Amino acid sequence: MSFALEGISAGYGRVLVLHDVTVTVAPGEIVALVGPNGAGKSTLLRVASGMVRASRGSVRVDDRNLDRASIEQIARAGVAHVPEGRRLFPGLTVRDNLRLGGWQNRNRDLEPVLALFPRLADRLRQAAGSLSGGEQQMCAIARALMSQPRFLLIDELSLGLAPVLVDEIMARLVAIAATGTGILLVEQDAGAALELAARGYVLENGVVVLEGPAAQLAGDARVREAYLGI
Ligand SMILES: Nc1ncnc2c1ncn2[C@@H]1O[C@H](COP(=O)(O)OP(=O)(O)OP(=O)(O)O)[C@@H](O)[C@H]1O
Repeated sequence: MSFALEGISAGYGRVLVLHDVTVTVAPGEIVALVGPNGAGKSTLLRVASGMVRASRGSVRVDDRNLDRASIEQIARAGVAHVPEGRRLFPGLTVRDNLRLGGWQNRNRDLEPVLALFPRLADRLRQAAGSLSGGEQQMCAIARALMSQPRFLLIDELSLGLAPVLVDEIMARLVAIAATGTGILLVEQDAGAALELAARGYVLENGVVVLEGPAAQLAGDARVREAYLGI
């Protein structure tokens, strides 16, 4: 039982960005996807959630093939995407943003996500656009969790956030994974991502150039030089 992107080639128009990329996530596993700007990390997450259609390869949850599935069908199969930039509805309250996350599965119970992110509990009536960057990221993750996903895709969690908040949110990811939800984490901060994850992939120019246990990747001379600044 897992979430699998297998042999994915995809791009925009005639420009191919991903070339035969295979990435898997098991239930409860945190997997890091690192690599330079423009490598295709966000594109892979868009393929995973159905926003971009692969020209080759398959997207599967367990043994269910989702190649031709719509964004809604993929969401219903248990995959939730926290996109880069968070994409909250800034004019709506935190409560309404969270409720929208639970709209498809009719989940109105905010308690589990508020227990995970207590800061949001004090801000339910505040417009999401008025939250701090870190709180917005918490709200975006909480909104995705309202769909009770089995697999969570998170793009650039740490972008623009103070390190202390990144630590706080990353600690919550461990708690989320402990409930059985698999997490695919795209992250500029390769060091933090590889510290958190069990496994990782390095994507360069749309190709997986390295993969393996996160500790092994973090110790790899090439990764240390290119991504960890060591
Ligand atoms: N909507 C789009 N239309 C056309 N080309 C795009 C689009 N989005 C991304 N690209 C191109 O696809 C390539 C991969 O971009 P992508 O955002 O997936 O990379 P990334 O690894 O996530 O990098 P970053 O961290 O900078 O977002 C880049 O060359 C980018 O210019």
